[in-house]
Amino acid sequence: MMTLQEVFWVHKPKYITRATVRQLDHQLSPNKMFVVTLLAVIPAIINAHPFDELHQYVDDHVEDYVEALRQWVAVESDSSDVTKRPDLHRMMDMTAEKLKGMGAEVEMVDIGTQELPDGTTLPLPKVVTAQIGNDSNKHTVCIYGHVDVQPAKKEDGWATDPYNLTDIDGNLYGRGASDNKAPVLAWIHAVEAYQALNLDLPVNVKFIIEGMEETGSNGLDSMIVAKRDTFFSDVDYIIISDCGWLSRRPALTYGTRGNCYFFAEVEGPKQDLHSGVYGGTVIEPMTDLIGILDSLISPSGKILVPGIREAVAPFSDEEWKMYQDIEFDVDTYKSKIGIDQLMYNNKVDLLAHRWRHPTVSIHGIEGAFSASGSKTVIPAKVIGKFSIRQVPDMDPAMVKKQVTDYLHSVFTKRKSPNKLTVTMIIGAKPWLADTKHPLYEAGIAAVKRVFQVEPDLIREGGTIPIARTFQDVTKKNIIMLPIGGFDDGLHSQNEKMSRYNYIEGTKLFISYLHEVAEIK
Ligand SMILES: NCC(=O)N[C@@H](Cc1c[nH]cn1)C(=O)O
Ligand SMILES: [Zn+2]
Ligand SMILES: [Zn+2]
Repeated sequence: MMTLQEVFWVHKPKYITRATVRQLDHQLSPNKMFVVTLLAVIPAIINAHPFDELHQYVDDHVEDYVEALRQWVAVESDSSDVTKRPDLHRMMDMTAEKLKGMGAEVEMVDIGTQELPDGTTLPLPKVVTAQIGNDSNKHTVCIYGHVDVQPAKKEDGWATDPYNLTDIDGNLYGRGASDNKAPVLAWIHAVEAYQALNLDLPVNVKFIIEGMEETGSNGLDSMIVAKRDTFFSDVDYIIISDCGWLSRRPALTYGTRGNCYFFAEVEGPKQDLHSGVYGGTVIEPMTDLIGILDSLISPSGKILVPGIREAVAPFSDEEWKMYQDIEFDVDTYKSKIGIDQLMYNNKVDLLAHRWRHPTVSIHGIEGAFSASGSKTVIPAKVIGKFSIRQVPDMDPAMVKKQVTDYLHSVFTKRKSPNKLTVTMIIGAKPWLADTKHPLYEAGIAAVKRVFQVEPDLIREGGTIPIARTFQDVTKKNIIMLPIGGFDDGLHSQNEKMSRYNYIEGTKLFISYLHEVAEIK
């Protein structure tokens, strides 16, 4: 008859924790009914949930995790505002310290400088890389995330101070809470839980955390190319948790759109003019700009730039069927964003236009009068900012040419004396994964264990600029494993992360590390 310790090793130790066996062994060995009891407990041990201890550890540390998020959200790490660059550097330092605190081998990688529109340069935030574990018998995963945020001001319409994490009804409100500070922390806490319980990490874990994602991941592409044969040489899989679920059902994400972001500058008189004194005599830059912006897209959403729609990969029957099976309620979607009428009324069309068709969005006009009140100015120079989300098989280089040529041709027809300059400042490609890859099977298993449901397989309308670079340069397989809620309000007022998603998401990551270790 085997001892219980021997049973432990024979029956796949990965399914049961060492501590559980030690405890049972201690309790049972003096018992004369040892054999009978042993036979009775074997099925229970083998079927025991392997992560109870880890999950309990997470549940016991919820307030610590919320406090960690509070400290990170308090840093205004807005990568688009150069005046906030010291905060962004501080955020990267805090990230590095947190990883060092758990014994990781941390490096802060200098990725150079950023050139500003006025020709001056500014240091980019360093990229934090870290490594925990170096066992050649284990798989190595690399977790990517970002700790920069979109701009936010209370006066934009936030109900609370965006940089003071505020807990209301189980939701943690703050800029960057969901995008992407809580998910990065959740990964760190998942690894910490294994360490705290003295459990062997199932895989080696690397981190790559950047501070410029929200402005297009400046400088990161070249760092990845430079580190392809060093940092990435032993990486097997890349995991990204910078997206959200589509509904209350957990999801795995297998595609993102890319983004081409344009500045269209129209320059006229040498200074702003009084519209009463000069109006009617000068051809106004703003009128020109509005005219060319209006030529980009029809009221029903048809992109008017020649060649763009023709490049889009056809929507297959298989995709149509997949979309049909996804949990998504059109009315909930409408009510969440506060509108009665959408461009499309049915689920499949809506999802398709959200994920796998390009779209034009007009974001703002620099130099335009935008304050409250009624200034009667003719702005001398205005810069229209718009972007076109990219899908397979669009190519940013081609889109740049198509848009630039088209806007110039529209502008020429206006016979304006003003000067138009079109610049593409971001050209991020879309990313698409193979959902048949074992990384996705592992994701399904981990979701089932933590949430007791099958995840939806979804795409993301937003962009993670570096995803495609990871794929093209490192040739590694990537999975996106979101924990953000469908209603987190990314980039918007009142962004939040629910306690539920943050905490259960941490458990999901714990399970996922285990599932990845099982990939043959
Ligand atoms: N959470 C991902 C995200 O919000 N990404 C940004 C990145 C971007 C794209 N173009 C400029 N920034 C997004 O807007 O999708
Ligand atoms: Zn993000
Ligand atoms: Zn974002």
